[in-house]
Amino acid sequence: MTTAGPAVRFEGVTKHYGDTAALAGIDLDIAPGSFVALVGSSGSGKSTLLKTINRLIAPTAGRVFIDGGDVAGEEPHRLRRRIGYVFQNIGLLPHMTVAENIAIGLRIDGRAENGRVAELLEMVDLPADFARRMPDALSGGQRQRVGVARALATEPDLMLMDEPFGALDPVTRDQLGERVRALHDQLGLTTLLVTHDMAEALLIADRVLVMDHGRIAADALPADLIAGKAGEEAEALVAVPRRQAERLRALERE
Ligand SMILES: Nc1ncnc2c1ncn2[C@@H]1O[C@H](COP(=O)(O)OP(=O)(O)OP(=O)(O)O)[C@@H](O)[C@H]1O
Repeated sequence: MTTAGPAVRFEGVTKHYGDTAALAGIDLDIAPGSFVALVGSSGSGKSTLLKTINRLIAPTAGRVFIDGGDVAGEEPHRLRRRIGYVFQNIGLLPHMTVAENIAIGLRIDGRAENGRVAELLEMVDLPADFARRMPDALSGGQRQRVGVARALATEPDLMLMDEPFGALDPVTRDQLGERVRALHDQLGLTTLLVTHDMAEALLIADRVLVMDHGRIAADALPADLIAGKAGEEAEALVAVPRRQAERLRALERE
């Protein structure tokens, strides 16, 4: 299970809604096995870009490839089975137990559960007896953990995460972020994470893409971003966590 996840390639990917260019011609290569964070202001096109990969959105023009295969040539449901997808307020089915929610993809595939739910609960650091709980008896953080377990159930090698930690308190957010990064490494995934939190992006990802008006405005390693080497749009976002870190260090010295 240590092989790297797939490569993802965008070629001239454009998405128009009327006069709005949600994506204004994206050319981008994501390396196999990398963990890439997408940041940028609200409406810059992050979610739209993610959804062109699992075909929740069809580009107006351009193509998306996974390991060289054009996603447009794949049957959407089959495609989505090999791609994990986690989003904010994960939409667990309220009348099903945690176990049933996690196993839903396996059931659709006609695959036996075979202890997989217990294994997945352990992966996301939830106690085994949570399997019998109903979603409304979980905290927000626990629900997101179940969402991650559900996304991993069918053993995808590509994970798309759209603000998965958005509604969580900072401590839970940090713990879950670390867990997701550890699972990425352990399972050999390729992961794309949309986040509004630049500090999270810097700490969790191998590479950070800054989106602005449907374009990639910066594409940099976290160390280069924090060193101010990634241009103006990136600098505006990275200035906040940098200043906070400096103020915290100053407090420590007081
Ligand atoms: N179904 C739609 N119909 C019309 N416009 C849309 C639709 N979906 C997205 N847009 C527009 O496309 C642009 C990009 O939206 P997108 O959701 O990708 O941004 P985002 O960067 O993910 O934003 P946020 O951080 O707020 O989630 C925005 O201007 C948005 O209003």
